[in-house]
Amino acid sequence: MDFPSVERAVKVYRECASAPSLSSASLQKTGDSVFSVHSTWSQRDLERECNIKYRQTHIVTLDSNGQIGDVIDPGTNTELNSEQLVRWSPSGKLKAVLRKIKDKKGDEKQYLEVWNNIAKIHNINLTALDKHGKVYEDGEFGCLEWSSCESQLLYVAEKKQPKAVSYFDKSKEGGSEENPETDAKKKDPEVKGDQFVHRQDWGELLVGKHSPVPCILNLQTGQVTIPEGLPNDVSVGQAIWTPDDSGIVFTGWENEPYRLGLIYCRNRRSAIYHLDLSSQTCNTISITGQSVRSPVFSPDASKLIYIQNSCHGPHMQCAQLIVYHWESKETKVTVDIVQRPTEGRPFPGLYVGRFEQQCWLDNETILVSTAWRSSQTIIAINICTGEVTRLTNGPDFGSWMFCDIKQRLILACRSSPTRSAQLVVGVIPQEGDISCINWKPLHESSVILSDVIWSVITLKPKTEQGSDIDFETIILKPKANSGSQEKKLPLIVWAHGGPHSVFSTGYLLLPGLFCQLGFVIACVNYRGSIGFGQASIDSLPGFVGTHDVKDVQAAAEAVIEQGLVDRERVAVSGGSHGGFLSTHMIGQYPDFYKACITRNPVTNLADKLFCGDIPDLTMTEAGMDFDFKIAPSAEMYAKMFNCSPMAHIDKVRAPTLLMLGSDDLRVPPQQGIRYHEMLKARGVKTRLLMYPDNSHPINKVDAEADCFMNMYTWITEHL
Ligand SMILES: CSCC[C@H](NC=O)C(=O)N[C@@H](Cc1ccccc1)C(=O)O
Repeated sequence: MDFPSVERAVKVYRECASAPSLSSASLQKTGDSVFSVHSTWSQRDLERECNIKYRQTHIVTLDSNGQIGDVIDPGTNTELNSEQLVRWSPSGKLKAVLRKIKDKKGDEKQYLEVWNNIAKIHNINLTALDKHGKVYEDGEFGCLEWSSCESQLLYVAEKKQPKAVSYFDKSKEGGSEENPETDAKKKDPEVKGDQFVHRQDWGELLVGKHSPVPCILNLQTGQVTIPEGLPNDVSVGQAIWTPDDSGIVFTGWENEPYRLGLIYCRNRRSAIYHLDLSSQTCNTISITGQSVRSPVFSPDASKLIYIQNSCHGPHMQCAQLIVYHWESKETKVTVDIVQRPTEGRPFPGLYVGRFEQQCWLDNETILVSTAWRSSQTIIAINICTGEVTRLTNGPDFGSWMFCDIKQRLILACRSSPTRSAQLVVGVIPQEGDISCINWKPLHESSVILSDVIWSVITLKPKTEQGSDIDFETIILKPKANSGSQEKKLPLIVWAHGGPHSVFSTGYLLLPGLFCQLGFVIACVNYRGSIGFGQASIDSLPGFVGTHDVKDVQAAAEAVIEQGLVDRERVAVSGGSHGGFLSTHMIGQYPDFYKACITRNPVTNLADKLFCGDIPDLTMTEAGMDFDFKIAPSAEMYAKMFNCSPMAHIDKVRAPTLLMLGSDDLRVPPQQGIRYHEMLKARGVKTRLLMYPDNSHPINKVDAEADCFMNMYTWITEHL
């Protein structure tokens, strides 16, 4: 087949990859019926080979009926690459900024700034204060919270460790027992012999993050204090003030017996804590033996909500919404786990990482984004009754993300497989059906794939365990050919990673790109994906390599049966567990798939048990209960090997491209390297790309672009 040229592929990549992705968006009330929308975006810059960050501001007015009036785009884009965290104060009059700057010597310094509407009024060099290590800005632990009196800022940073010195450091000699007064002059304690103690961190994408502690900056004094009374062996994150500023509430993850990788793993043993700053007493609010996260107070400070799910089993699960009554300490599960949604009760349960801090419509209703089958959806939850109302379900935009709410003005971001992110505002009706929202865009999507059409099909597995659980596939087709019979198109079958994650009907860069270049794309949400009920998730562990493989194959055959695809030109793609699946497909269906492209694939679970930062996922997905002592038997190794792609290596014929991140701690590169070598030793065409300074996602701008071009040339060469 004559595929579009490499030059065309480069052009299409430049266009589609230029779509900015939303990092954050907030509403500030700036007048009686005037609101400003501040949004920060991340955009690939292929020339500078980096992701640039910039801020946009829009003005939204409400008319006399409280409906959206004008939307004004003053066209103010400001690049802001040094900002790490930004938080507006409760009054909206002040803005706190955590900034990372390199000094003249090239050393990184972190500053906490406070701006009013005229200028910077506080500027604290946190690094120079030397009270703690790096401030955390990540999505797991990070936080930056104003006290209600707007005189203090709360954040988390690496705990300061005693300086480790050598027993043979001459500059330390003489100041010991003979001259104790010399020691007394030392400001910080020093420890001899600890220079090379292994300090385990929280793994992939959290390297060097070992022991975060809460830190309080007093803006009047410019001093930072680390509160006393913290629980031992707990990593602190997501800290917030109690409504009267008398204490802090935070999520604490257990460090012992050892840490397991935290990112993408919402099953780490943790608790919600309340530390009273004056008495320095710390109490746990949540029940023990769970995985909890994202504490948020109600506007009237009467209730605290947080998310809870089991700390055993799958890494992503259907969660519970817990309400804790602050005065009575009564705890209630207000939204429970959903095993099997039904036509009558379609709500599939809660699949949420963190609440937005401003998620309250009123003291009884919160707004949340959650996976709802193959769509990301905004729902309203009545936390007294547990009633769930779906606020977004339009046919044009597949996926929505809740951003902020002020009074009844809601700010959201929506996209689809053919439209990049678009900020919208709407007013939630005071009476009647709150889902009747008249959404108004603040701007147009920057990328619209007008020659692509998308749809979602539902599939039912063949008769087997878990066969009462359906699954979905998102299909992208070139518009020019849709429905036409004369020209059969090549197909790429895509499997997501996790395995407990999901393809959402939001902007999908790579599928959209390949569809623009003439491919039909099938993004398979196989059984075990989140958003379909807990029973679907639980149906996969112990059946990886069979159920997920059969679902991917069923999806591929269903698309072929639609008549648009040339069944002799089918490729398979996927990363991580999606790579596990794509290498399984070419092993189990060696004549069906004519090419394979995979990123950081899991190829041998047995090998993986003792490498990588989450050995528990390996055991869980192989159908075994994880134990920190991990005492594998020969039978366990056999079971893990037999459900792995490596068990099918002798059957593989498909030319296979592997793309590996040299710094990947989640799926170590050896998994891909060994598979590549096994193919070479069997004369199967294969190519391995190793991207230095890239981790599990391989998302550095230059590496990502190079991956795409190599994927394109590999597939077009072999289909
Ligand atoms: C033993 S590693 C298993 C694969 C890995 N699972 C968790 O990290 C994986 O598939 N990673 C996904 C990322 C992801 C995982 C879960 C939820 C969302 C995303 C990948 O890299 O695609």
